[in-house]
Amino acid sequence: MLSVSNLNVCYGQSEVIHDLNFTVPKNETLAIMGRNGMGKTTLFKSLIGILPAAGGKIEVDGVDVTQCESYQRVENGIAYVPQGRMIFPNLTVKENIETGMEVSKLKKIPDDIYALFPVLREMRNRKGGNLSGGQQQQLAIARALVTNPKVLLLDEPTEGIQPSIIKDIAKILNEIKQLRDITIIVSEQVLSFTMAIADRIIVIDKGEFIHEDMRENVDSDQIKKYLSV
Ligand SMILES: Nc1ncnc2c1ncn2[C@@H]1O[C@H](COP(=O)(O)OP(=O)(O)OP(=O)(O)O)[C@@H](O)[C@H]1O
Repeated sequence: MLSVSNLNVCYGQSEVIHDLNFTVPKNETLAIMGRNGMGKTTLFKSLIGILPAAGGKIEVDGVDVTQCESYQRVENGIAYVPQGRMIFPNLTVKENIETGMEVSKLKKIPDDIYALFPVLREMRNRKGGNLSGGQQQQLAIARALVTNPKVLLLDEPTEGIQPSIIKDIAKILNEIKQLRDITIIVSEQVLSFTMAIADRIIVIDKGEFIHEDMRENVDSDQIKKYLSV
């Protein structure tokens, strides 16, 4: 479970995230949706500790991680799949996954990871840089999962990925939710994708939450309006 209270995040004097409050329980997938520049990446970077909080509190299962470095947040159960995936292009697929295993002390890539991502088993000796965008996204998710997270953050996982592969990513995220006791939070602009995975959708606008709905109550036209310029 992730709990965020009164979170503020700034770049210098400029406050970009304003007093956000939200809680995401175990076994829930939350989508935070918003147009470019509305603060999604800034929020995610502050959750994983790349950017400091200017105020407020971030808790994982009741543990306050607000002052922790990123690696300590990973140890406390937060995993992060950054926008643009940021895999290591010169390491093999296997080596990329292994970079996530130090925290969980796993000796060997677990079979359930390759069961979720069969293409990564096939390509385990290829350089990460030679994979397609969709395969790199799968690799970034696998690398995050081997840390055994309680909370999985994915920043715009569909960006730059073709529609047929977006469906595969949705399927994988739904499988992960079924297989593990986990909280999943995605930032997104693609509504069809969030409708396929999310239990709840929140809209962020200029660093504030302006709308929230459980998936079954979502009015797609209204959300699309928020997402259009
Ligand atoms: N390094 C920075 N220094 C100053 N301002 C920044 C910096 N990075 C982002 N911003 C500003 O913070 C605001 C939120 O940006 P952010 O990247 O978090 O938005 P986003 O919703 O993730 O958008 P995108 O979908 O384009 O990634 C924007 O006004 C942006 O210009």
